[in-house]
Amino acid sequence: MIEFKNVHKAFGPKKVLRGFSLTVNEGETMVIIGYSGTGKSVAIKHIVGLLEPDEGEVWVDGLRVDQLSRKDLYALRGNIGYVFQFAALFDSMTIGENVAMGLRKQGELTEQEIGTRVTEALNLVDLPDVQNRMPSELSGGMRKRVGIARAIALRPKYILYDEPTTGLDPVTSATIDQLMVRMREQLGVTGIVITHDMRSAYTVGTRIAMLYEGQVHAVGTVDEIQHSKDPLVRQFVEGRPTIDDESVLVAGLPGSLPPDVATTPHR
Ligand SMILES: Nc1ncnc2c1ncn2[C@@H]1O[C@H](COP(=O)(O)OP(=O)(O)OP(=O)(O)O)[C@@H](O)[C@H]1O
Repeated sequence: MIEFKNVHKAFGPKKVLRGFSLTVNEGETMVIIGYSGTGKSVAIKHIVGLLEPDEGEVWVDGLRVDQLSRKDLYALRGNIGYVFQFAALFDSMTIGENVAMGLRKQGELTEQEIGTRVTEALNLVDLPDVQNRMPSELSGGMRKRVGIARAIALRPKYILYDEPTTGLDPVTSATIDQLMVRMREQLGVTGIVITHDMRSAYTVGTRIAMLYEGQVHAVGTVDEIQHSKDPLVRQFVEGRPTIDDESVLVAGLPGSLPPDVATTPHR
């Protein structure tokens, strides 16, 4: 179980998290949605100790992350796969070497065992034949799948996905969604997914949390969020602009007319 308790985090004067509390139960996939720059990535970085809270607590499996020794933090990270926003593969290494990297760092397996894990992980993401290829030879969608293979090669209990489908075409996105569902259903992995893609959120999420102004504004099952009457949630999930719709009709492009014209209702 992952728990954020009243977490505050600021960078200089910029207060990003302002009392962020959220519980992610074992076996579920929690999707975190919210406007760009609201602190979704900042929140999940606390889980692996890449950031420390200014105030509040982050717990993983009964361990308070910011109070762990370096050794215990590394052990905890071994249980958590992190799929970064931009696949982040090393261009000078083959795909096989990229996937093996975390396992080699752990230093617990023989080269033969690592080879088996790499093959297994690449099979799970439906990329059985790319081990000896270089990242530059793969499409964006394939690279994302390699990023996921690298995470699952460690057989983690948790996987954190930061915008796994951003920049992909709808069909490739759907493949990544299926993969995330498969991770939960077949491997029992607990997941946190940050996404802007509501279709993906509805497909992979068991619950959805909306982050707004540094706090969880709403959290619920997919059905509850989809049918929420909360105006902020509705606006976000429907992708409506923040300025009123009528002024968009008048102005064409927001901000292209003087404010007095742009806000004049068009009747
Ligand atoms: N290490 C850092 N130092 C300073 N500011 C940071 C740092 N990390 C994040 N921020 C700031 O914190 C805010 C939240 O960033 P974050 O990446 O968490 O947003 P996000 O909700 O994930 O956005 P997006 O959906 O665009 O990825 C941003 O204003 C960002 O510039």
